[in-house]
Amino acid sequence: MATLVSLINIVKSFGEKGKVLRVLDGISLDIGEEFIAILGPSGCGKSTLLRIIAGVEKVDEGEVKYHGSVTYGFVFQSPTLLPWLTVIDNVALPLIAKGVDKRVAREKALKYLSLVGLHGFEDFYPHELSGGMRQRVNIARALVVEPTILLMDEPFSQLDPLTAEALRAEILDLWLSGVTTVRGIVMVTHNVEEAVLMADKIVILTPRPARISKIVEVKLRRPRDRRSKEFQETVDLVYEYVS
Ligand SMILES: Nc1ncnc2c1ncn2[C@@H]1O[C@H](COP(=O)(O)OP(=O)(O)OP(=O)(O)O)[C@@H](O)[C@H]1O
Repeated sequence: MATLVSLINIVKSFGEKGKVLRVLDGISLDIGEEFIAILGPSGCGKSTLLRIIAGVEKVDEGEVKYHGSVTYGFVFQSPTLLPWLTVIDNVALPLIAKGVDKRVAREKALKYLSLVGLHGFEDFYPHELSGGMRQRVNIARALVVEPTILLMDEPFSQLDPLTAEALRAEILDLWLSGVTTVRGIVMVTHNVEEAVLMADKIVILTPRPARISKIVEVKLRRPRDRRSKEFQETVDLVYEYVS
């Protein structure tokens, strides 16, 4: 499996009220063509780690090494759509910001809106959509830049359980079917079951300053059955490491 990005001994601190807050304390991780879930206690530095992978946050020590050209799409916890733009214009925005011709940008936006099941909703405004539909728009907007790696920060935590479960399955289908450009996914989550359902590799972090305490490889065949004995055993194993 090709490695896309290597994190090498990453150290990161923030200054807070005159004190130095050490957040990441020597994180080394290879990100390949796989689904990685990052699991860790509140405030340990998970979102900071995602921003470092994306190159939008600088490291104090260590190195983020990109193997070839790697681009990112970002999906946040709650949709960050512009309320005065229609769905299609929200999705096209990252392309237009990069200078892509408006017509081409809107065509691409339409393609990705269809892929996330929102064909026909392109002229709606965000407030006319349900929470789940808004998160689909967010996903389309992350995909429209045709990223190599999709970074997701608790993307399902604000959704009702049924919508969340449907979107989890759809994200996996989109990725596994190869209809998008995404080769690897890194998802921050608090949810052990979600990590076992989706990931190939679960990276468990310690409380701040975060170090990697354990990496669990999940070898269960997809689609995974939450009710199976193997699934429950893996969930139990991960709970043992996080508690
Ligand atoms: N730009 C910043 N300036 C100062 N402190 C920051 C900054 N970004 C993050 N922090 C601090 O770094 C720590 C880690 O934050 P981060 O958001 O990465 O944690 P997290 O594990 O994602 O948290 P949660 O699980 O609650 O979402 C927190 O104490 C936070 O207050």
